[in-house]
Amino acid sequence: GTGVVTATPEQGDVEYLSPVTIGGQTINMDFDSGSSDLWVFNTELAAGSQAGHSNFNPETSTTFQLLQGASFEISYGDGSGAAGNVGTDTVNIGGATVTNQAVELATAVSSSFVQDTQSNGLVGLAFSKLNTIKPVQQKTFFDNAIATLPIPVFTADLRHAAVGAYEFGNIDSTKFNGSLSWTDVNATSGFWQFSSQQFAVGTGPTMNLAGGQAIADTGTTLMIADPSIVNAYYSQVQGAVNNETVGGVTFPCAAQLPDLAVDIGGNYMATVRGDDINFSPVDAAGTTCFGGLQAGTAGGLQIYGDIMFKSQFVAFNGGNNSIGMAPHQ
Ligand SMILES: O=C([C@@H]1CCCNC1)N1CCCCC1
Repeated sequence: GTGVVTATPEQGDVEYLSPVTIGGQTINMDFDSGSSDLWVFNTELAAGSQAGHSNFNPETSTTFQLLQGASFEISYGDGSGAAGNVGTDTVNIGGATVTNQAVELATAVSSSFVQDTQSNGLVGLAFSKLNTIKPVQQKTFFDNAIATLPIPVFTADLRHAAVGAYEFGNIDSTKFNGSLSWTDVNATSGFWQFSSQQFAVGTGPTMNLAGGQAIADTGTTLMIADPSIVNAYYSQVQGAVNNETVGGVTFPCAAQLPDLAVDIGGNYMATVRGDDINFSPVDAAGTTCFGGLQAGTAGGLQIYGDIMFKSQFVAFNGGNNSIGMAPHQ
C-alpha cells in the first residue's frame, strides 16, 4: 500500500519531523535523503541522552528482534553522529509498512542530537550502499518497501513554516504546478546525485559551473553551493558580507533577495525563491540575517537541502533512479 505522513518544520525550518511507528510505538523522526541509516533514540541510551526525547523501548515491542552481533556507527558532514546496536522490527510510515526493517538503537549520540529534543532519530532515504551496519549491511526503509509500493517512489513536499508531507508509493499531482521534470540520478556515490552545471541569479544571465554536481538532501537545512554561485548571488544583495563570526554570509534582514535558478541534470532549471534564502536573524533586533545559501568547497559536491525543497516538490524514483521536480502548488 501507500504511506503518507506529515512533515512538520521545527522552529525556523531547521529540520522537518514525521511520525514513524516502530513496533507499535510512534516516534517523530527526521527523514534524510542524504544518508541511509534508520536510527532511533531508545531506552538503551544513557538517561541523560534520553532526557526530553521519545525513546523507543525494544523490550515492550512484541515484534522487535535483536540482530545478534550487528552494530552501526554513522558520522554526518556537520560533525554530528550516532552509534549503537541493531535489531529488526515492523516499521510503519503513514501506512507503508515493512516487517523486519533494520532499526538501529543508538547507545551513543552526539550533543547536537541530544539537544534537539524534537527529533528522535533519522530515517535514511539515500541508497542502501551507504548504510553503516556491520558486519552485514542492511537496507533502507524505502529499499525494503519498494517492492510493495504501487509505484517505486517517495515524494517530499516541504514547506516554509507550514506542515508538508512525505508520501510513499504515490505522486500527488495536486501538490505541484504543471508536470514533474525528471532527471536521471547517478547513484554511484549512494546519494540522489545529479549534474548541476548552470545557474542564474534573479533575472540575470545563465552562468556555467563546469562539472557541477549536486545531491538532493532533505536532511540538510540550507543550500550548500559552489562559491562561484554564492558569490554571484550575494553580489546582487546590498550589504551582504561573509561574516566569519557567525560562520557564513549575512545581509540586512530588509534586503530584497533575488530568486536563484539552478540546473537539475540539464533538464530543468529549479527556481529557489529569494525570500526562502532569507533564513534567520542572527541578532536579537532582527537586523542582520543569515543566508539560506552558503558556500561549500570549490568544485565540491553541492548539497541542495531544505532551502530548495521549500520551493520545489521532489519525487524520488528508486525504480529507475531518477528525480522529478516541479514548483509547489
Ligand atoms: O552527512 C551529510 C548530511 C548531513 C545532514 C543530513 N543529511 C546528510 N552529508 C551531506 C551529503 C554529503 C555527505 C555528508
